[in-house]
Amino acid sequence: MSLPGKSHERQQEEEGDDEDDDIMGVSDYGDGDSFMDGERGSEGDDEVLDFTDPFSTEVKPRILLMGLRRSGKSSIQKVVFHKMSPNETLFLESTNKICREDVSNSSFVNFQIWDFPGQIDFFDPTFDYEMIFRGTGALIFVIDSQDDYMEALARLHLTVTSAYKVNPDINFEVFIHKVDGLSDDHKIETQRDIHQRANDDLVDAGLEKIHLSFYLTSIYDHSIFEAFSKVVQKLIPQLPTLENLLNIFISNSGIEKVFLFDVVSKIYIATDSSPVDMQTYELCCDMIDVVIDISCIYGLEGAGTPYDKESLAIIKLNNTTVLYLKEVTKFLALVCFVREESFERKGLIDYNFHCFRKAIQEVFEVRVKVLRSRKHQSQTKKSRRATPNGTPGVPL
Ligand SMILES: Nc1nc2c(ncn2[C@@H]2O[C@H](COP(=O)(O)OP(=O)(O)OP(=O)(O)O)[C@@H](O)[C@H]2O)c(=O)[nH]1
Repeated sequence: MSLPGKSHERQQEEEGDDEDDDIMGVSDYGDGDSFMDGERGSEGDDEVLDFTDPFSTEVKPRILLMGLRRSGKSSIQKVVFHKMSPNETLFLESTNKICREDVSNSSFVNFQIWDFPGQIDFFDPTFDYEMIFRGTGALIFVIDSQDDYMEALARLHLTVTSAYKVNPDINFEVFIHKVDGLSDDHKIETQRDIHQRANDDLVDAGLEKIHLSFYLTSIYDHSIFEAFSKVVQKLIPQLPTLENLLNIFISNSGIEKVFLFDVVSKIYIATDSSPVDMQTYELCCDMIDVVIDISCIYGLEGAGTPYDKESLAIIKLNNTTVLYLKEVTKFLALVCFVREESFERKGLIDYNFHCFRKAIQEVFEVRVKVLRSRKHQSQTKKSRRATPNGTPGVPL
């Protein structure tokens, strides 16, 4: 396995010139040696997509996490975003007031956790729920499946209907949580029952157009990461384009399966269109853990970060499969499943990866440009507005 330190390959890449690159197919590739190890290069540092740019908050999905007391909200947040081990969540203290926490500094995923104890009143004038729901993309409501869920269902109904009135575009996601304590039959029965009751309540209120999505989750396996991945994916407007790019990338490189990961959370924000197998996903998560852990222990120099643009790793499994991880942006990594014989053409994969990386930056840049021009337009409009004495304002 290559450690995620400064690689010779990367230096070669930076020297390359690559203005008119297109993804190459196996048939285009010739004898397989001429472009070994990405000699065709990659873009310079200044072109690397910077998600810390103020405009880029617009490409990040914003999510609220709500639910009754002790349903598992803080645990979900700690396990998914702070690498806390599930057993440690047993010692988390309960939150007594509304508690808001932003998870946005080190990840592609930008969301707020709202810990709502059961007694909070949506009709309380001091509680500005309109402000909360207006800028929200998804609302995750966590229900403890090991507890009596009737009160949770009533709270879900109130939350969803209040949110929908303010912002009908919110995606409503229900996590039927702590299912590790249920048998397989019981899981399905609980999901069916919750689904039925929640939708009946909406029909009774004449709000059948509200769509609720349900997920069975637990912090003791990867189901919480998978569910979060699906929630986040729905909020990424560029998803069809990303999927398309990944499809082109794998079909031209002889790759079996590929995931685009948010490294900090291990949420996959896109994959190719072949079905996702849970074990494959788990292996990718484990690989990211290994890379970050090894990098933290042995790879850090000075004030460096465990994941940077030189990060890459190759792990050969004993079943003729190779796992290949490469950095895409500050927050995102690509993890590929490649057969050993296809990995012999690593140069092709690297070259196509470079094209993919460039395309992905262009996809996000388009949105940033649109947002910039909108902001510029609204500023110009404001400055052109008539002044109090009736004369038109002079644009600055
Ligand atoms: N078995 C099981 N227990 C879980 C799971 N997720 C959380 N828990 C446990 O549920 C308890 C409550 O979790 P918290 O994360 O504190 O719940 P919360 O919703 O943040 O609670 P408040 O802060 O009171 O609103 C803890 O003891 C967790 O260990 C899960 O997936 N399975």
